[in-house]
This record gives sequence, C-alpha cells and structure tokens, in this order.
Amino acid sequence: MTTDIDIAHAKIHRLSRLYLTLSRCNQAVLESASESDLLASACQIAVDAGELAMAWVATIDPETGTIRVAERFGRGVEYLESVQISPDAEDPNGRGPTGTALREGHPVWCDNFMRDPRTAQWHALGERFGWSASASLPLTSNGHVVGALNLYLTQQNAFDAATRELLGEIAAVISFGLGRFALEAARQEAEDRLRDSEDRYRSIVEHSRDAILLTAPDGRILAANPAACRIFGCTESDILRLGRNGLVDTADPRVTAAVEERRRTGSFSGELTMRRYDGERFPAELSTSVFQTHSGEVRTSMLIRDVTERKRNEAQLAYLAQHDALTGLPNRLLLTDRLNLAIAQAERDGTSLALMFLDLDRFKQVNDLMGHELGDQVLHQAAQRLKACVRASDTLSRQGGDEFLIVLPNIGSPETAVPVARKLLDTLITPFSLGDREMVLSGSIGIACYPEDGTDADSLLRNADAAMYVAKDLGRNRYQFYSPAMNERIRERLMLEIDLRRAIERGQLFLNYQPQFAFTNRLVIGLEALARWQHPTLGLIPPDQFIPMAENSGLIVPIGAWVLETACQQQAAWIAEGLIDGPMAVNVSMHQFRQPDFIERVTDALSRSGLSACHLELEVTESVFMQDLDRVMQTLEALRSLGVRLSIDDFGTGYSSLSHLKKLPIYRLKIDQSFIQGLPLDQENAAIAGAIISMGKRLGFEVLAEGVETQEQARYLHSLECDAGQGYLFARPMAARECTDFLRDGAGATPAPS
Ligand SMILES: Nc1nc2c(ncn2[C@@H]2O[C@@H]3COP(=O)(O)O[C@H]4[C@@H](O)[C@H](n5cnc6c(=O)[nH]c(N)nc65)O[C@@H]4COP(=O)(O)O[C@H]3[C@H]2O)c(=O)[nH]1
Repeated sequence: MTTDIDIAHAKIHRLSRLYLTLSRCNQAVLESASESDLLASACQIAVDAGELAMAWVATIDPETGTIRVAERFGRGVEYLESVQISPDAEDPNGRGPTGTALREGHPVWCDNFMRDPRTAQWHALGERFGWSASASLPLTSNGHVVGALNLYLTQQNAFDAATRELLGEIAAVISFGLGRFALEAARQEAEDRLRDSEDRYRSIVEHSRDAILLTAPDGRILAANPAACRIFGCTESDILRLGRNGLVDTADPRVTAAVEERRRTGSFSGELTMRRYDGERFPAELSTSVFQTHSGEVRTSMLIRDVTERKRNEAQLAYLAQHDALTGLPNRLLLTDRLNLAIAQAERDGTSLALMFLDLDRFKQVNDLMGHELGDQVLHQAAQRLKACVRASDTLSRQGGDEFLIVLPNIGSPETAVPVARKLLDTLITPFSLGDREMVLSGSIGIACYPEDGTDADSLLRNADAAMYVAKDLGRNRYQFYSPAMNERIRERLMLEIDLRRAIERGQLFLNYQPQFAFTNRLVIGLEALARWQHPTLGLIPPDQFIPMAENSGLIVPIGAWVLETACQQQAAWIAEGLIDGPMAVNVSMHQFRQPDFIERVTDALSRSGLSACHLELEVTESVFMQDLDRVMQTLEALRSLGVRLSIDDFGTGYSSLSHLKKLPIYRLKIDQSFIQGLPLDQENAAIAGAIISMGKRLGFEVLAEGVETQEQARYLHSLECDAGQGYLFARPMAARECTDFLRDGAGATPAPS
C-alpha cells in the first residue's frame, strides 16, 4: 500500500532527478557543439538523469513548415520512425500534445496518457511501452517556437506544480541553448555574407581592366587597384604618392570644366588627358563620383579607362575612310571636303583656286601589259613623285584608277597653276624603274579655276575633267585649261563614238592597201590592209583617230573582224587574178588578239574567202607579248600551224624582251617608221635601225622598214641588208580599185637606188 510518505519520497526523488536533469542540460548547453548535439544530449539526459521512459524533440522545418523528429532517446523510440504529426489543427495528427504545444506555444500536460482523449491515437503505443503520462514543452529560439520537447513517464499524475516548473525550466534552458546556436548561425551567416560580398567587390576591383582609385577631397589617393598600376606604369605606393594632380595632365584645358562639374553635380564623366608615371600622356575616359562613407567622410571614386588603343583604331579608321589604300593619298571624300573649304576661303578672301584633273596616259595598257601588281607599283611611285611637286597646303588625291586630283588653294591667278602643271608632267615623264624593267609614262592634266570655271565643287570637278579629256585628245602629256567650248568638243567625241558603232553596218568603213617591196629587186612582195572611215558629214577620218576610240570602246573586235574578212576576200581575188603572190598583212589589236575565239575567226575568214593561210600575215605589236606569255604562245603556235605568217609591227617602240623574242614563232619584224626618219644622217636612228636589222637577221627574222620616203633611206636600209620596205617612196596606201591598177601596171616600177 502506497503511503503518503512513499508519495512524498517519490516526489522528492522525481524533483531531485529533475534538478539533476536541469543541471546536466545547463552543462550540455555549454558543451554542445551544435543544435542537434544539444537536442540529442537533452533527450538522453531526460531519460538517464530524469528517469523518464522516453524523450524526443520535434522541430518545425523552416522551409516546409512540416514537423519532423529531430532527436529521440528511451524506450519506444521506434514508434517515432513512422509517427506523423501535423502543425495543422484541422488534422487529427495535429491535435495531439506535440501539435498543440507547437502551434499554441504552451506546454501540454497529459497526467493520464491512456485516458486522455488528446492522445487517443497513441493509446495502443502507450499500452505497449507503459506510458502513463506525457508532457510536450515548446522549445523556442529567440522568441519563436521552433520545436517541442516530448517526455513520457511511467507514473500517472506526476505533473504537480513544482515538476511543471522544473520541466519548464529545463525547456527554457534548452531554448536558451537553441537561441545561442541560432544567433551564432546568424552571426556566422552574416559574416559569410560580408566576406562573400567583400570578395565579390575585391574581385571586381582587382580584375577590372580599368583603373579604380579612391580619393580624398584634398586630392590624396587612398587606394588604387592593380589595373591602375598597369595603366600608370608604377606601384600602388607611387600612385598614392603622386596624388590626383600627379595623374591628370593639368595642361588639358578640359580639366577645369571637369573639376567644376564634379563640384557642382558630385560626379563627372568624360574624356581627359592623363599622365603615366614616366610622363607619357594618354587619352582616358573618366567617371568620378563623390560619396560619403559610413563614418561620414567624403570620398571620390574614379574609374579611369585608357582609350589609347581605341583612339588609335578610330584614327586609323578615319584615315582609311579618307585616304587611298594604295598610295596613302587623300581620297575623293577628303578631296571634296578640302575643295569645299578652299572654295569657301577663296570666296571670303576674294582669291582664286585651281583644280587639276590628272590622268595617266595609256595606263590601262600598262596594267594590261605588265599586270596589276606592277601597275600598282607604278601608281605608287607616280603618287610619290606628284606629291613632291606640290606644297603641303595643296591637296593631291587619288580618285581610284589612274586619276589624280590636285587642289591649289589661294592662287593669285590661273597662270600660277602653269608651273605646277609643268612640274607634274615633267616628273611623270622621267622613266620609272620596276625591278629590272624601265617604263615611260606621261600624264594629261585638265585645269579648272575658281571662280571663272565654276563656283562649286561639282562644276569645277566636271570642267577639270572635260579639260583633261581634251588634253588627251590633243596628244597627251600636256595640260589644258578649261574653256566652255570643251564641253561641245567632248559631246562631239561621244557622237563620233556613236557614229562609229554604226559605221560597219552603214558601209562607211573601207580598206586601203599599201604595197610592200623587196629592197633587192624592188618588186611587190605583199600588201598591208589599212582601215579608213568615210564619215557622212565629217569626211575621211584617219585610223589614228578612230582606232584608239574603237579600242577603248571594244568596237575594235567587230571592226577588226570586218577588216580581216574584207582583206582576205580582196587578197584572194587579186591572187586569183594573178596580180600578186605575196601575203596580205592585217593589223590585229591586242584586244582582238586576246579574244578567245580569235583563231576561229581567222580560220573562218580564210575558209570563206578561199585564201590560203600562207597568204595572210597578221601584224601584232610588241605589247601583245608582255603579259600572259604562255597563252600568247599558244595562240601564236596555233596560227603558225595554220600556216599564217606573223609579224611584229612598230618594232622598237615597245619593250620586248629579246629572250622572249627568239622563242616567238615570228617571221618578220617591222621597224617603226620613227626610226627610219632622217636616215642615214640621224645617227641615233641609224644606230637603232642598224641594231634591229642585224639582231633580227641573226634571230632568223625577215626585217621590213616602215615609212620609207626617200631614196637615201632605201639605199641605206638596203646596205644594212634590210629585206623589205614600205612607204610613200614606193607607194601610198590606195583604195582597192587603185591598187588593182597599180598591181596590173606592173608593181615594182619604183626607181632603183642609184
Ligand atoms: N609618214 C609616213 N607614213 C606612212 C608611210 N607609208 C605608210 N605610212 C603610214 O604608216 C602607217 C602604217 O601602219 P601601221 O604602222 O600598222 O599603223 C596603223 C595601225 O596601227 C592602225 N591601223 C590601221 N588600220 C588598222 C586596222 O584595220 N586594225 C588595227 N588594229 N589598226 C589599224 O592605224 C595606224 C595608222 O594607219 P595609217 O594612218 O593608215 O598609217 C599607215 C600608213 O599610211 C610613209 O612613207 N610615211
């Protein structure tokens, strides 16, 4: 029988175990390394020291709000594996002591576990484990309920006031411990966050490619990042020593405005010149802003970007946009700009200016003959020479191709341009050397002056161009001032070109034939076909005038085909009549020769006319051999295998390489008439003619002299063993009918040299 004394003893015993529990929990709070450590110890202490059946701690998952078993100790903990407790009051699993304590934040005492309706769901377990009473004590952390300490006892009605107080204190001690851990965790987290943020800022500052400086209002620099050291070329302490004024180029006039803006608005961003440690100045983009530190000090942050490279690229781009890549001269864009400026200045000052349009003569031919690479070299050299002829205040520009424009600003009168034009022409005429080759060039210049020939850039350009066109027309290598009549002349030229297009179909072209003679017996050995144009209103137009026009416009191909066809027909007819037995020479222009179907055209002309190939001679100029020799050789070989004869016309005026010459399937050289003039007295011509004849003969070629006008020339050439001659001395070029008579009358009736 249980007596009051027994009850009192039991109570004292329980209380003393609970005091022990409290004391151990205090100890655990001090010794635990973590929250779970503390909770695990608390459960174990409650069971061991408090002599309870079982203890466990429920905590609320802060993320999901669900309740989980954090720690447990004692008899029956296995049931906790599958226990389900909800924080929700509507859920039957949430209406038990733990759910209620957690939700309502006060202890829930069950003095008779097995009878208490709140524990109805767990009576079977109570039965099994011998639980007679239970307590659920909320655990808090810094004022918030974070869990519940659940204790199970084997005796009923154990929760008297003193016990409740003691258990409350135990929960309070554990709560204190939890609060400490939470605070510690929060502090740690704050520290981590601070460190992270510091790391982030440091890495931004340290890895920035721009200089970042922190300065004080008195201009002292307090900190500088590694980029600042790299940009200014010194150490951080050097930068600190230099201070703000040591880094900015105070001579930059923009500095005052920048300082003023920063003072007024608290920030500045713009461009300034800065100085490196070694004194070198460089362009920089600056962005500064003034701010206050936490302790109230005024500071300025400066972000400095070195824009040297960007400026250099920009300048390079601007330069390229305004200059010609090949020669480095200003291009049309820059020239137009300068021309407009010069016009404005001339207008203001009442002065004149001259605009020159310079075009290199026959440069297309140079390009075709020598290839674009050498052509570019010529242009480059020409540009350098022209540049040396003008003043720094003049603008020389290349417009592309072989065209140059020169602005002479502020000249007294148009005549002032004359010596400059002469100088430009003279410098071009000096031979150009290209490796082991030399070449002679010339230019034609058109000059238009402000205000006489135009008061705006467009009309000056147009008129200088027209004047240049006329300079070319008048024989090239000359300058020509603009006059209003020129436009008319150019119009006429264009009309003439249009007329030429129709000349073939309208039957306005015809051929003249000039016989060629052997020096030995003065007999006709062949004929040359020479084209003529009978214009309906302008009369007879010489080939020197329309052949270049045809070459420039591409008309030379149909014209050349017509000449070939007609000459073959005519020769076939004369041969059939027995009037001649030699070849008919036909001039072939380079353009025509390079046509892919040239061989076909020759074969067609021969077969249509019935002329045998050996009665056709094709005259090409040296220029044909100067480019793409392999292809030229193929064409020449194909012609030779047809049986057609080939000769080089105007020999001596080009730049044939002798080594090439000996390989060519050529049968005749025609010495240009300019070397025949003045023979035999003209010593220079005598030497050249002599050299060509002896070289030609030695290489196995026949040699024919063109433009033989006098007996002296004929005699001299004969004495040099020149094979044949052609010229007014023997016969002029004649129309077909006249030539027929000539041949019938017994060609070769020219007086023999005495
Ligand atoms: N001063 C002088 N000149 C003489 C004498 N004997 C002949 N001539 C001229 O010299 C030129 C010889 O022709 P070329 O050198 O082939 O020079 C030709 C040739 O290069 C070109 N040409 C003429 N017809 C044709 C053609 O059908 N096709 C091509 N591609 N060019 C042609 O036009 C050039 C000039 O032809 P033309 O005016 O007919 O001029 C001809 C002829 O009339 C003389 O004793 N003294």
